[in-house]
Amino acid sequence: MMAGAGDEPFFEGTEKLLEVWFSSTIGDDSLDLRDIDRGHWETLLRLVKCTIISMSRNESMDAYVLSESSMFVTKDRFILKTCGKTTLLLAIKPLLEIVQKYCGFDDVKDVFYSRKKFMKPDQQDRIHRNFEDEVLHLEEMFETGSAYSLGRINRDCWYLYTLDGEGVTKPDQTIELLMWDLCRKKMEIFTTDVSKDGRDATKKSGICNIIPGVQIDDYLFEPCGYSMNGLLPEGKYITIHITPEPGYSYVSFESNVPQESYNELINRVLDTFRPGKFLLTIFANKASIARESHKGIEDKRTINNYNRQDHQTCVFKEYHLTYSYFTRPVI
Ligand SMILES: C[S@+](CC[C@H](N)C(=O)[O-])C[C@H]1O[C@@H](n2cnc3c(N)ncnc32)[C@H](O)[C@@H]1O
Repeated sequence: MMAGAGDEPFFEGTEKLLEVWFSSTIGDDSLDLRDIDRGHWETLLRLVKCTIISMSRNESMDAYVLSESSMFVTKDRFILKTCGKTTLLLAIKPLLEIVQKYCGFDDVKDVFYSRKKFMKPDQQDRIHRNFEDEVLHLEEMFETGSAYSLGRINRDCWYLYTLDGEGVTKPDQTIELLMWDLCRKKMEIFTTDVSKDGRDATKKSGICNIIPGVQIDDYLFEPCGYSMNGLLPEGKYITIHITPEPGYSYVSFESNVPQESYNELINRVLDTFRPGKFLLTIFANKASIARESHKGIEDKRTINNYNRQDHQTCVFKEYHLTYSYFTRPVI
């Protein structure tokens, strides 16, 4: 599992992230993605080449820790985040079929497919090796989407595909911090040499203090690696995935908690993991209390001891998107 295609051990922590919002053209409010049997999700995940390790739920969401990252199912929103050599895009067609057949939603309100540039794209399955091919695949399924690249295409950059229509109008926001070149000492916590299980690693690392009060489902891989889902009321979540191996260490933090400013949360995440580099994205739509949060980032040439290398903003119909890339000076 941990070996790459060559002799060098390698694991691609960088995730592919898919978020799909469903709706009913006849306005049927009784429909709920959580009514779909687990067996159908398992069939879908087999195509993606990952499996369910653990499941947790609250009144508004079912959350799954996967062998390669996470899946979240709420009433009308489906999120699948997978790393390694998984083939996430192969899930989209069956997802649309399963949802229509076993749940009844007959329309897709919005789609977000995003990922950072892979560390080793050549080790990916053919359909994921480059973004242009991923977009061709998405265009086979959706009639009106647009694809974007933010950041430096000759260095680290981030790709997004989203639909052109009106999209989600109820409050919605997502913050992601994608971090690499992480502090070795911190990363040792996410090995079975140092921590006895997921819970122990969550406590030792301070992950439990990033957003207090979350219902945590955590998992420590053998001999190393860590994944957690944290649930909050009203469909809010956090999810953290860690590849601690030196040489290709990678951590992702994602959450949809609404905040007017994300500055404190960003500082807490950076303190917890101490990356050498990180990429920040914040989506917030017009109805979200986070809609002005980009202003708190815009003026920041530095965060903690990190220097900003790139900053871009995009204004879509409903959403405002901030992209920022920071590095720590090498001492
Ligand atoms: C699934 S976890 C978290 C992945 C996540 N996308 C990240 O941010 O890196 C991946 C880490 O667990 C380790 N690992 C150990 N056993 C694994 C397994 N059976 N499947 C996937 N990863 C495993 C990998 O080497 C890697 O360090």
